[in-house]
Amino acid sequence: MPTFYGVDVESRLLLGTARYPSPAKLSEAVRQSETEIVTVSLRREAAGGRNGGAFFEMIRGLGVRVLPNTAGCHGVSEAVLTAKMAREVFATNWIKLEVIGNHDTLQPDVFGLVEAARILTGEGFEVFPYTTDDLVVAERLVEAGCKVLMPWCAPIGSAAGPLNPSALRAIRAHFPEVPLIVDAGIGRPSHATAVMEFGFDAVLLNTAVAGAGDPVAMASAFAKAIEAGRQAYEAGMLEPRDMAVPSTPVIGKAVFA
Ligand SMILES: CC(=O)[C@@H](O)[C@H](O)COP(=O)(O)O
Repeated sequence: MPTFYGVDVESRLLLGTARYPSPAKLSEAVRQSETEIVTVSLRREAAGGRNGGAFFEMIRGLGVRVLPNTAGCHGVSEAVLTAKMAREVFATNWIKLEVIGNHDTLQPDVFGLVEAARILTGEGFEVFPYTTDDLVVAERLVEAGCKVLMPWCAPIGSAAGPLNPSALRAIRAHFPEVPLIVDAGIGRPSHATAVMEFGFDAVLLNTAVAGAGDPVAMASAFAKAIEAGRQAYEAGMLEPRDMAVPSTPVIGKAVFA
């Protein structure tokens, strides 16, 4: 059972709430996924004259824990301000911290991320930083007070799956005690299974479910895939070998005259 900032959860799937075809599909996808944590963008939902209030009310009604996020923030002060708004709207110290550094790749500005993480942890926030798979940046984030890390496996919305498995495995090996959530870039249930087999504690995804032909069925497929990956990790998998190993015993060979 993973623990994030002292909160135990059963489900290892965290779900985004953007881009669903309808609020009804979103609610049903959340239910089918059995997730206990959803992430909500303060900026996206309150921007452009949209009625953020009604959306936030609907999210509160889902009966799951909310992890507000700073998606769409491109600078430290904007991210910090958005985090403070989120704390008021959702009455939580949790914040998924995004400081975007590039419009095309939506990759994190890791320098700004570390700075914003330091400011926010200093103000009592419990920060879930959306970061790259860079080990040194991960170390800096832990030094800045982050007790959970969220490395990407590919750019947001790309559905590309784990692009750099060895970097993800290295982060896992380097931080055995830090809860690690793969965030962004998962496209298929098999991608989620793969990163869970690396030993990650959980997966956060949005586009692969919201953009699926049937988001509700896909939410359920992801829940099963994540559980299977974790079960396999805990069961102890074989390492791949170059040479064959007979899978049937050779004792008592048949003798052909
Ligand atoms: C919803 C959210 O927080 C996204 O910014 C997140 O990073 C998920 O990425 P995908 O949409 O690629 O799953």
